[in-house]
Amino acid sequence: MSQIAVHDLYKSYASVEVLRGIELQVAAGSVLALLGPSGCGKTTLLRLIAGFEHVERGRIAFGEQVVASAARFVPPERRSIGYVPQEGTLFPHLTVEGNIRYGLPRRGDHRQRVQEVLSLTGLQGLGARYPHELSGGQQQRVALARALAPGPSLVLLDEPFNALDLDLRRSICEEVVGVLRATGTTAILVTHDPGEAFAVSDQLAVMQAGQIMQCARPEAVYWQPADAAVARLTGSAIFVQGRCHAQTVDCPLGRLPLHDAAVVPDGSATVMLRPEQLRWNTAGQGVAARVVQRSFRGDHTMVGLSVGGLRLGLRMSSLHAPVQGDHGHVAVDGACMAYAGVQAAQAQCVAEVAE
Ligand SMILES: Nc1ncnc2c1ncn2[C@@H]1O[C@H](COP(=O)(O)OP(=O)(O)OP(=O)(O)O)[C@@H](O)[C@H]1O
Repeated sequence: MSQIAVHDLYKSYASVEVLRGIELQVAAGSVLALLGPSGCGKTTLLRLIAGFEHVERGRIAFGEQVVASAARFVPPERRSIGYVPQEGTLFPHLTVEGNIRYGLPRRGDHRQRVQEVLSLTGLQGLGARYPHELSGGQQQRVALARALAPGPSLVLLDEPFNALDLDLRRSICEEVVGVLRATGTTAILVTHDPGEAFAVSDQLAVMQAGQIMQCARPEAVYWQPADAAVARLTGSAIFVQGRCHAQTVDCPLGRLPLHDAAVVPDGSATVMLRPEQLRWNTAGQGVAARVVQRSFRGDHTMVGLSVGGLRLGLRMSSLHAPVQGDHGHVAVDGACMAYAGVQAAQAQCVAEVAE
């Protein structure tokens, strides 16, 4: 049974619809990542689940219990939720222990519980420090420890690692999710970093303009995005025009097989490939190509190819990248996605590879 079930959820601010018919299921003990561009409604959805905002239409249930609907509202303190907000929310005048104790009931001796969550979050020995005496990553771990201290059944993390640089952010995020998994806590992580979302989630929900565009396993979202917008939001993508026939597509890169998930009628279609599916070779595999541009970037080289009337940019190992003027072939590995017709957003971009 899903621990969290969100059904047909709507929310407006000053008559502007911010959430529009959200459907979401989160299994008990699993981690769901909520990925989407700024302003698409991610925080609003978390705040409704936490009970910081009222639902306008639809409902949110925890197990069998409806906690929010137009007619019902269970206050946040009775939802057993830990909330880890964006950075900068520790009390600066309280020590680490003081911050953690803040999330626990006033009465009782919580020393043992505080030590438990300190050790769970790798903060042993730092309990007497003040927030300004900690690194950014340690501060975020304190925020997690504070959220975990009361033993919540659900933890909501709202882009808690934003202030950290990319490498640290990803490693702290993996550590934090490791702690959540070790305690069997269900979690929803808001992020706008696809890499972070892929690395830590069981299910990935992609949001845009107040709607969930797709919710599935990370690999499924990456390789079989529901539409071109989801493909772009989840990584680099190449779009070319083609014609579909019997689960194959003819396009400037050859006749390619389609994923089973590509439910598209025969006829004109927009084809989506991930750049790593393209393989430059001099063994004659695939379609003929010529190197028209080369840009050395240190750990990789961007190679501009002219292939079948298209210009494609490929990221290649600097050790093996061909040089300008070289002739070779481009083969496509694996199946691709296709979407019916020429999608407006793709009309003027015949092919592109974002870095
Ligand atoms: N209290 C509010 N009053 C009015 N408008 C709001 C309020 N809270 C959010 N909004 C608007 O709702 C939309 C969604 O905001 P939200 O914070 O949920 O987006 P988000 O996806 O979390 O963005 P970000 O990634 O930038 O944090 C935005 O257009 C925002 O301006």
